[in-house]
Amino acid sequence: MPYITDVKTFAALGSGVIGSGWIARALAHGLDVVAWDPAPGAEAALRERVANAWPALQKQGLAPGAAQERLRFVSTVEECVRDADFIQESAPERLDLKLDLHARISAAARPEALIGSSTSGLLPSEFYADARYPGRCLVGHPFNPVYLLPLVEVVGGEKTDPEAIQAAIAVYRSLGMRPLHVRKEVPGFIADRLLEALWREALHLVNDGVASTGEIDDAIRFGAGLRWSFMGTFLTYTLAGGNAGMRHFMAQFGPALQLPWTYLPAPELTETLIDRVVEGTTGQLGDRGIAELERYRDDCLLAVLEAIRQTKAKHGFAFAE
Ligand SMILES: NC(=O)C1=CN([C@@H]2O[C@H](COP(=O)(O)OP(=O)(O)OC[C@H]3O[C@@H](n4cnc5c(N)ncnc54)[C@H](O)[C@@H]3O)[C@@H](O)[C@H]2O)C=CC1
Ligand SMILES: C[N+](C)(C)CC(=O)CC(=O)[O-]
Repeated sequence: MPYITDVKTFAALGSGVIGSGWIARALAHGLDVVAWDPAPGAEAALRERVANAWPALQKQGLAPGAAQERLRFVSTVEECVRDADFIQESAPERLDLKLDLHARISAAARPEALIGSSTSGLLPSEFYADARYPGRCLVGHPFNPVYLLPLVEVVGGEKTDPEAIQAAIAVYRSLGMRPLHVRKEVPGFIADRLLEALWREALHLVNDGVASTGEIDDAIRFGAGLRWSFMGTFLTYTLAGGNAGMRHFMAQFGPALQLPWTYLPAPELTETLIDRVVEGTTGQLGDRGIAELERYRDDCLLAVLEAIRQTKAKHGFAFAE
């Protein structure tokens, strides 16, 4: 099946945090975007979110013809996907909802249009079970903010055509992203397995009264967080082994994996723990609103991305390496 990779019209279903991020990215790349979301007031909220993202996208550089006005909001799933070249679903993370929605999307869409889901970790074999032409159905799991962060995990289900995976990788690349093909369909894929492990330990630290939410965030952003933006854990730890590299690192720190530094089961989300996390993060927000902090985050990300791009180039690396 020749899947469409020369995308001119991008359809987005669900326009919350992630859907609006996809829409902003697609608009910035000069595409026409058709969006649908069933919530009352969704169109106004979406246009506000896109406008808040636009200054960062302008700084990064817009494609010729890119404009917020090329977004059209429609009132049915069918109208949204009928003429689309590529479809991205970003509806709530519920298996039953995604199952129904994909039956409708795939019945109305052109058979050669690829369908991606933003799910953070549900299995495509399950929620595409009732899809028509399931060979073109896959996961494209992005990271928030979708319009700036390059990573997208691409995951196929049992019925996904390998050609569709390659076609989706080409489309995501054309949107300026760095696709990572997750070759085995597992819950949580790769990145969220890692993020959830960190998040679980952070919640234990709050629950046990070891640290506040702000202190835990400081422990990340002034340390490992800085090096993670250009070097992952495996290469970082290879350097931590000195000239003897990873073998020495394993010999020295491997035994620590048996020490009780980690709590594998997730803590119970009691009201007390939820309150402690919400109060902690409310204190961290201070007087600043979410939209203001999103602009601050976007400026920081742009600065980091540009610094990494320039430094990699100086050392002979391409940005995507
Ligand atoms: N928030 C995050 O950090 C990330 C979320 N994701 C994934 O993206 C998807 C969407 O998550 P968010 O944008 O965070 O949620 P959200 O709650 O911000 O947005 C979900 C949107 O879907 C709409 N919606 C409700 N019923 C719907 C339906 N039947 N069909 C289409 N849309 C419907 C809601 O009105 C809402 O606007 C989920 O699958 C989630 O796992 C992926 C990466 C990161
Ligand atoms: C919390 N989350 C599981 C929805 C996070 C993601 O899926 C990726 C991200 O942006 O952190």
